Amino acid sequence: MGGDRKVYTLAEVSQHNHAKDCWLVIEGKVYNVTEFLEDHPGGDEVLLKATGKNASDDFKDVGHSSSARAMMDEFYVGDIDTSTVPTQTNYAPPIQPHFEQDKTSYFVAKLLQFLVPLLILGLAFGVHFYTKSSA
Ligand code: HEM
Repeated sequence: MGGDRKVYTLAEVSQHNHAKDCWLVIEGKVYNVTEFLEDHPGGDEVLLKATGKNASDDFKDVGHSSSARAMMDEFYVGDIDTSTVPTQTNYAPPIQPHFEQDKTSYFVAKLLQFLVPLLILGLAFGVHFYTKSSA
Protein backbone atom coordinates (compact mmCIF):
# COMPACT_ATOMS: atom_id res chain seq x y z
CA MET A 1 0.00 0.00 0.00
CA GLY A 2 1.02 3.64 0.00
CA GLY A 3 2.65 5.52 -2.80
CA ASP A 4 6.06 3.88 -3.04
CA ARG A 5 5.80 0.35 -4.29
CA LYS A 6 9.31 -0.98 -3.97
CA VAL A 7 11.16 -4.07 -5.11
CA TYR A 8 13.54 -5.42 -2.50
CA THR A 9 16.26 -8.01 -2.72
CA LEU A 10 16.25 -10.87 -0.24
CA ALA A 11 19.44 -9.45 1.26
CA GLU A 12 17.69 -6.16 2.01
CA VAL A 13 14.66 -7.88 3.52
CA SER A 14 16.91 -10.15 5.60
CA GLN A 15 18.24 -7.15 7.53
CA HIS A 16 14.82 -6.72 9.11
CA ASN A 17 14.98 -9.88 11.16
CA HIS A 18 14.39 -8.97 14.78
CA ALA A 19 11.59 -8.11 17.20
CA LYS A 20 11.96 -4.35 16.66
CA ASP A 21 12.06 -4.60 12.88
CA CYS A 22 10.57 -7.66 11.26
CA TRP A 23 9.87 -8.17 7.56
CA LEU A 24 8.48 -11.26 5.85
CA VAL A 25 8.47 -12.54 2.27
CA ILE A 26 5.22 -14.31 1.38
CA GLU A 27 4.17 -15.16 -2.16
CA GLY A 28 6.39 -12.60 -3.81
CA LYS A 29 5.40 -9.78 -1.49
CA VAL A 30 7.24 -8.10 1.36
CA TYR A 31 5.45 -7.41 4.64
CA ASN A 32 6.58 -5.32 7.57
CA VAL A 33 4.98 -7.16 10.48
CA THR A 34 6.86 -5.39 13.28
CA GLU A 35 3.67 -3.88 14.67
CA PHE A 36 1.87 -7.20 14.30
CA LEU A 37 4.36 -9.42 16.17
CA GLU A 38 2.60 -9.09 19.52
CA ASP A 39 -0.86 -9.51 18.02
CA HIS A 40 -0.15 -12.49 15.79
CA PRO A 41 -2.29 -15.43 17.03
CA GLY A 42 0.56 -17.80 16.11
CA GLY A 43 3.02 -15.82 18.22
CA ASP A 44 6.01 -13.63 17.41
CA GLU A 45 8.50 -16.50 17.56
CA VAL A 46 7.29 -18.17 14.35
CA LEU A 47 7.28 -14.86 12.50
CA LEU A 48 10.83 -14.05 13.58
CA LYS A 49 11.94 -17.51 12.49
CA ALA A 50 10.34 -16.95 9.08
CA THR A 51 12.47 -13.88 8.30
CA GLY A 52 15.31 -13.82 5.78
CA LYS A 53 13.75 -16.40 3.49
CA ASN A 54 10.75 -17.18 1.36
CA ALA A 55 8.13 -17.82 4.07
CA SER A 56 5.37 -18.74 1.57
CA ASP A 57 5.36 -22.43 2.49
CA ASP A 58 5.40 -21.72 6.23
CA PHE A 59 2.48 -19.37 5.77
CA LYS A 60 0.55 -21.80 3.59
CA ASP A 61 1.24 -24.84 5.80
CA VAL A 62 -0.61 -23.18 8.67
CA GLY A 63 -3.71 -22.82 6.52
CA HIS A 64 -4.32 -19.19 7.36
CA SER A 65 -7.92 -18.01 7.09
CA SER A 66 -9.12 -15.53 4.50
CA SER A 67 -9.39 -12.91 7.23
CA ALA A 68 -5.70 -13.53 8.00
CA ARG A 69 -4.95 -12.95 4.32
CA ALA A 70 -7.03 -9.79 4.34
CA MET A 71 -4.92 -8.45 7.21
CA MET A 72 -1.76 -8.77 5.15
CA ASP A 73 -2.53 -5.70 3.02
CA GLU A 74 -1.98 -3.60 6.08
CA PHE A 75 1.64 -4.72 6.34
CA TYR A 76 2.52 -4.76 2.65
CA VAL A 77 5.60 -2.65 1.88
CA GLY A 78 6.71 -3.88 -1.53
CA ASP A 79 7.66 -6.83 -3.72
CA ILE A 80 10.59 -9.20 -3.62
CA ASP A 81 13.09 -9.43 -6.45
CA THR A 82 12.50 -13.14 -7.05
CA SER A 83 15.88 -13.59 -8.70
CA THR A 84 17.45 -13.00 -5.26
CA VAL A 85 15.45 -15.79 -3.61
CA PRO A 86 17.51 -18.98 -3.86
CA THR A 87 14.83 -21.64 -3.46
CA GLN A 88 11.56 -21.27 -5.28
CA THR A 89 8.56 -23.06 -3.85
CA ASN A 90 8.26 -25.36 -6.87
CA TYR A 91 8.40 -28.84 -5.45
CA ALA A 92 10.43 -31.33 -7.42
CA PRO A 93 9.87 -34.93 -6.38
CA PRO A 94 13.11 -36.66 -5.39
CA ILE A 95 14.64 -38.83 -8.06
CA GLN A 96 15.28 -42.42 -7.02
CA PRO A 97 17.88 -43.60 -9.53
CA HIS A 98 18.29 -47.15 -8.29
CA PHE A 99 14.65 -47.86 -9.06
CA GLU A 100 14.68 -46.23 -12.47
CA GLN A 101 17.72 -48.05 -13.79
CA ASP A 102 17.74 -50.71 -16.45
CA LYS A 103 16.47 -53.90 -14.85
CA THR A 104 18.16 -56.30 -17.32
CA SER A 105 21.21 -57.07 -15.16
CA TYR A 106 18.96 -57.71 -12.18
CA PHE A 107 16.86 -60.07 -14.26
CA VAL A 108 19.91 -61.93 -15.62
CA ALA A 109 21.26 -62.37 -12.09
CA LYS A 110 17.94 -63.82 -10.93
CA LEU A 111 17.85 -66.14 -13.91
CA LEU A 112 21.38 -67.35 -13.20
CA GLN A 113 20.54 -67.90 -9.54
CA PHE A 114 17.81 -70.21 -10.75
CA LEU A 115 19.68 -71.92 -13.59
CA VAL A 116 23.09 -72.58 -12.04
CA PRO A 117 21.86 -75.03 -9.37
CA LEU A 118 19.79 -76.79 -12.06
CA LEU A 119 22.87 -77.07 -14.28
CA ILE A 120 24.91 -78.52 -11.43
CA LEU A 121 22.14 -81.00 -10.67
CA GLY A 122 21.89 -81.97 -14.33
CA LEU A 123 25.65 -82.37 -14.51
CA ALA A 124 25.65 -84.58 -11.40
CA PHE A 125 22.96 -86.79 -12.90
CA GLY A 126 24.77 -86.93 -16.20
CA VAL A 127 28.02 -87.98 -14.56
CA HIS A 128 26.18 -90.47 -12.38
CA PHE A 129 24.47 -92.25 -15.26
CA TYR A 130 27.45 -91.99 -17.57
CA THR A 131 29.78 -93.62 -15.04
CA LYS A 132 27.18 -96.29 -14.26
CA SER A 133 26.55 -97.36 -17.85
CA SER A 134 30.22 -97.38 -18.76
CA ALA A 135 31.19 -99.48 -15.75
C1 HEM B 1 1.61 -11.06 7.33
C2 HEM B 1 1.67 -12.31 7.66
C3 HEM B 1 0.76 -13.05 8.61
C4 HEM B 1 -0.49 -12.70 9.06
C5 HEM B 1 -1.30 -11.46 8.74
C6 HEM B 1 -0.92 -13.76 9.95
C7 HEM B 1 -2.13 -13.79 10.61
C8 HEM B 1 -2.60 -14.85 11.37
C9 HEM B 1 -3.93 -14.96 11.91
C10 HEM B 1 -5.04 -13.91 11.77
C11 HEM B 1 -4.01 -16.14 12.56
C12 HEM B 1 -5.24 -16.73 13.28
C13 HEM B 1 -5.80 -17.91 12.55
C14 HEM B 1 -6.32 -17.56 11.16
O1 HEM B 1 -7.09 -16.58 11.05
O2 HEM B 1 -5.92 -18.24 10.20
C15 HEM B 1 -2.71 -16.78 12.44
C16 HEM B 1 -2.38 -18.00 13.00
C17 HEM B 1 -1.15 -18.59 12.88
N1 HEM B 1 -0.08 -18.13 12.18
FE1 HEM B 1 -0.02 -16.43 11.12
N2 HEM B 1 0.05 -14.71 10.02
C18 HEM B 1 1.08 -14.32 9.21
C19 HEM B 1 2.25 -15.00 8.96
C20 HEM B 1 2.60 -16.20 9.52
C21 HEM B 1 3.81 -16.94 9.25
C22 HEM B 1 4.89 -16.53 8.26
C23 HEM B 1 3.77 -18.08 10.03
C24 HEM B 1 4.73 -19.20 10.15
C25 HEM B 1 5.98 -19.15 10.12
C26 HEM B 1 2.56 -18.03 10.80
C27 HEM B 1 2.17 -18.98 11.71
C28 HEM B 1 0.95 -19.04 12.32
C29 HEM B 1 0.53 -20.13 13.18
C30 HEM B 1 1.37 -21.33 13.61
C31 HEM B 1 -0.78 -19.86 13.51
C32 HEM B 1 -1.71 -20.77 14.31
C33 HEM B 1 -1.92 -20.35 15.69
C34 HEM B 1 -2.86 -21.32 16.38
O3 HEM B 1 -3.81 -21.80 15.74
O4 HEM B 1 -2.62 -21.60 17.54
N3 HEM B 1 1.86 -16.89 10.46
N4 HEM B 1 -1.87 -15.97 11.71
